[in-house]
Amino acid sequence: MNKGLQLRTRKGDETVHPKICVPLMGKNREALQDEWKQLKEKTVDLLEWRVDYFENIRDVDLIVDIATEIQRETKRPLLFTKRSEEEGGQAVSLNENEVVQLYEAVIANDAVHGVDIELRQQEKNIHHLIEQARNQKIDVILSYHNFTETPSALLLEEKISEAVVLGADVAKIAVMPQSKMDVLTLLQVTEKMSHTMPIPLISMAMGRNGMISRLAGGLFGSALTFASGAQSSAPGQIPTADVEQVLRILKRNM
Ligand SMILES: O=C1C[C@@](O)(C(=O)O)C[C@@H](O)[C@@H]1O
Repeated sequence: MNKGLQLRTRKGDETVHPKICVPLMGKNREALQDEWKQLKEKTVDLLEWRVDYFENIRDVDLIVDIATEIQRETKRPLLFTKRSEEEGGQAVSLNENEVVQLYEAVIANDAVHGVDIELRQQEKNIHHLIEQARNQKIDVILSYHNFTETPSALLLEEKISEAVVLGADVAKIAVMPQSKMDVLTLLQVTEKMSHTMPIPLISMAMGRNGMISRLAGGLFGSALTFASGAQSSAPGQIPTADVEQVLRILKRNM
């Protein structure tokens, strides 16, 4: 029944009309329900459950149940993410094996459409989860986030290539620009890599400097942009209605 995140790979030089993804960050079922119910009328293509904000992160059955509910009630593809503290997530008490077990459970129960796995995870765990996800036709995003700086274009290209080689369905990079030039580095890498990659690429520069990448990233080949709903999960996220308006203007005039 699962059909993944439904993101498109860029074909040659074409303009990408990015999808909009809104993070859900409630700490319990009620808070999450409040969040997704507010989004029902809005133009939101996907939802991301940032489960590192959830207070019962050790309760695997409850998490599977809530993810199933979000999918069923919102009728939108659901991306499941346990972001690590090192890459901008909340401090939670799970070790890497327990995170793998949590991912295995949501995958096995077909409770989500996609999972975000950080490239920093052990390679054997990445391979294992990709295999599980593939059996269920669930997409795997392999991701890299840098909340302090923007590494060189070369390093960013290496991260994207690593995701492709490991077998990701989607590659994602998020960086913190210290200057406008850093934003251009991110966009340049996006433009270069998205032309030739066999899978979709998601990229963004965070913070105030990076805002333009969240609005215009599609022109450079980014397949998805994260916009804030009830809460924002990263610096520089713009409310979903504003993002939708800008994307509509760009699409109408392309
Ligand atoms: O990876 C990302 C991108 C993000 O960090 C952003 O900058 O919008 C927001 C996160 O929730 C998501 O998991």
